[in-house]
Amino acid sequence: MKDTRSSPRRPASGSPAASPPASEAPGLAARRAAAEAVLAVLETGHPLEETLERLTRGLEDRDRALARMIAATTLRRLGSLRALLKTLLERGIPDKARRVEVLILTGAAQILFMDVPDHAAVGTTVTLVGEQAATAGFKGLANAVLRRIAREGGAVLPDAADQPEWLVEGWTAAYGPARGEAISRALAQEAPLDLTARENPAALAEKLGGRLLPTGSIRLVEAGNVTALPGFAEGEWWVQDAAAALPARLLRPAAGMTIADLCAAPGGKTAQLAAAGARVVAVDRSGPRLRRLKANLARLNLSAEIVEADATRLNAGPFDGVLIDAPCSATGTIRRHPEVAWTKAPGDIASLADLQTRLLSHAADMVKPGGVLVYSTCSLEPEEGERQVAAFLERRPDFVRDPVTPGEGGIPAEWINAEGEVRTLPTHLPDEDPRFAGLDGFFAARLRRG
Ligand SMILES: C[S@@+](CC[C@H](N)C(=O)[O-])C[C@H]1O[C@@H](n2cnc3c(N)ncnc32)[C@H](O)[C@@H]1O
Repeated sequence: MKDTRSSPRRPASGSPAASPPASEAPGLAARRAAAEAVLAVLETGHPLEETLERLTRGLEDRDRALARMIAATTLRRLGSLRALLKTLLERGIPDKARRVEVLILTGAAQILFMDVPDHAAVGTTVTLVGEQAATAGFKGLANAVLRRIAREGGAVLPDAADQPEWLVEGWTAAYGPARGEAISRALAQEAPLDLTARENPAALAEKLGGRLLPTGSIRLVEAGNVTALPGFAEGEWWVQDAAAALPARLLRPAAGMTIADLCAAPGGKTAQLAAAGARVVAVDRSGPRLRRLKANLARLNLSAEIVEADATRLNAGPFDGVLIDAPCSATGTIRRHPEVAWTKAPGDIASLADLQTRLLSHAADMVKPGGVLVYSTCSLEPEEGERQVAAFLERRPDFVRDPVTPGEGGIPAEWINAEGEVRTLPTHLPDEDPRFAGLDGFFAARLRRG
């Protein structure tokens, strides 16, 4: 029942993690950082990676990895861990002791889902509960709860979803009860590492000992430090989920085409378009994210014209192709970013859908007659995908769908809906070995201007 994957971090307002005192128990600083990261993510809504980066500064690589694993596992399984605490603690934990609750959750995550000795998980958690005067009074409680979890193992886990109810209900409504539940379960698994090759994916798969997927992505598991993998420094590949690699391919990029990538940073899709020989105008409104795009393209020895602008106001084109990889709730990426499930609220979907509508309406005018518009999101929510495109086609009769056909670019029929749009789910690409299974949830539609 132990799940050997994960990630972590801490509060926006907190101070940076200090190096642990020499006398501290091994792994204590990592566990402290993990709990602080979970607490911070839940309180501030900031991304886990960023929070962890700050909270694990000064720790050794091994401790950073442990902190990441504990925090990510806790967030990935938060629904069932919270349900478990509820069954074990009739009176709950007072609000003023949120830190205690999070520490117990991180301890439980280690016991139930990680390859950590139970005594280490219990001992370090109790030490962390005891180290602040405000929480020290809960040491006995933490000890009793975690010992019981260690004694009873996975059998204590209630049958509860790992994501908030409103999200699971939405997936059930959109995809049916059985699939909605399967999506929820699949999202609680850690994702494999997928790469896109600058050229010759088959050769790269062989070089890295990875699996070549039908769509041309290369899948690895337990890759460790990605920057140490062969070909990273030489710019032979970049990290990109197999589903995220599909939208750019729908444009059929080739030399001689000019394509605008309107929400481009950090540049995964820009790199695909440029590697295919297209002239690319990469637009994003975020300067810092464009700096990452620039660095990524430099490593890959690829080029694009970079424009910092709000794509809802930009005057440019017309282009042979326009890609809108729109900002979205990112619920399709919960396997990789487990905090997304807990930092988004229903109102976020409505406001993102409004921005997506404006992006689509404005971008449409940048497409040449006869040119192609690809709209994509890494969201499982139909409001950000299917419904967005249906409403756009109502407003713009000069556009029609250019349906994706099964087999195109290796895309199986199961990933294409009745309208010829790509709809991938975390339940797709099943595998006997769960470490190789799944895809990010993505939506992509190809539209042609008449
Ligand atoms: C889903 S991410 C894009 C990922 C990117 N296409 C890739 O493959 O690496 C969405 C991007 O849209 C950008 N964005 C959000 N609103 C925008 C706007 N109004 N104009 C331009 N870019 C915007 C964000 O800064 C973010 O970088």
